[in-house]
Amino acid sequence: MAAYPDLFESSSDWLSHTLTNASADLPEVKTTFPDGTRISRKSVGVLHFSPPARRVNPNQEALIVSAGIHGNETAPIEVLNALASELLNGEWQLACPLLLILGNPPAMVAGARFLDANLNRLFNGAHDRPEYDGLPEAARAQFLEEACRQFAMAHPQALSHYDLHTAIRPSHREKFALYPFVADRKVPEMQCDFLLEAEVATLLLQHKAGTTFSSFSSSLLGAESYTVELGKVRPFGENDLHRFEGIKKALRRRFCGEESPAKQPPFNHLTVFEVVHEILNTGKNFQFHIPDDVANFTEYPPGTVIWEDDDTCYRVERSPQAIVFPNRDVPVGQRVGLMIRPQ
Ligand SMILES: O=C(O)CCC(=O)N[C@@H](CCC(=O)O)C(=O)O
Ligand SMILES: [Zn+2]
Repeated sequence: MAAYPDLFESSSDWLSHTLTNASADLPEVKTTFPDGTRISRKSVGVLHFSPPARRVNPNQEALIVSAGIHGNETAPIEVLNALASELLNGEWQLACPLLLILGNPPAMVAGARFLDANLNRLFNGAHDRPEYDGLPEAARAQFLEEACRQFAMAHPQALSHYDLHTAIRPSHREKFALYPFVADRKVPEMQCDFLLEAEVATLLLQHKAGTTFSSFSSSLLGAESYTVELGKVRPFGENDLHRFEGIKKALRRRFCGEESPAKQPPFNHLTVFEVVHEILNTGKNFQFHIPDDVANFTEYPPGTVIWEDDDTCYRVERSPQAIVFPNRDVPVGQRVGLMIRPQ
């Protein structure tokens, strides 16, 4: 039986409640911890925690942490569930307002990246496009945007959003983060330190705004947002959770409002890349010349043809570029990969 039966009914924890009720339209449920922290289950997979006003919030911040935007990226889901259980079991006290999100419960049940449409292409209003009309994932994107908007309005502290993922391909750099594009923005030192604390030693700077969850929260809510890639996609039960201790410890420290620890080698230096080109499936006899099994951060020398179609031939120019997220299996108009180079 869960510690908070009002929140999770007969399920043992947040994750099992989310999987059991994945497609249910449950009403909001609210309860209060003995220490005065208010908790609301806004919908299946969405928990809003508000510590009492008297609680000191030393980092003066509010946090949104999401996982399971892609249903088969299970390790970050297990990490968030474990942190939620610790908090609900009273193992530590929450210092800051916190919104925890498991993004796509029906896809989590199916063990799939998504069911009808890739949820992480439906934010920043993209859910309103006619081609997504009536799809549950479009409704979920709209709901999550609204939940984040309300959270940001209720808690005007500095807002950070970490959207946790794992990658389809192996990677020469196992853990890396993406910083959504917002004009004239520079990554704050404190965020670099947090990424290193989480054992994420590589950062990619996006070159234009997109329709991802982190792009929405940074562009429209003014959050410091990051998509964080923590390893490789594996089914529930097959993750080596030791490899995710870094992010778990770093998030727990932020939730508790503690100071950032001193940097420890090898996580004392962030390597930064910039995105120079987003490869899109143009549909016009589009051909992608990268093999299916290539690892993220594989480098290509100048002159390599990466893709071509009826109108364009994209060739690496001047200095080497590396590929991230190669995936030819996407609908026309969607991303097939990113080309990056060191900053
Ligand atoms: O490994 C892959 O090809 C995809 C892993 C993943 O889901 N990545 C995110 C990145 C989002 C971003 O660009 O910020 C995605 O593709 O949605
Ligand atoms: Zn993902």
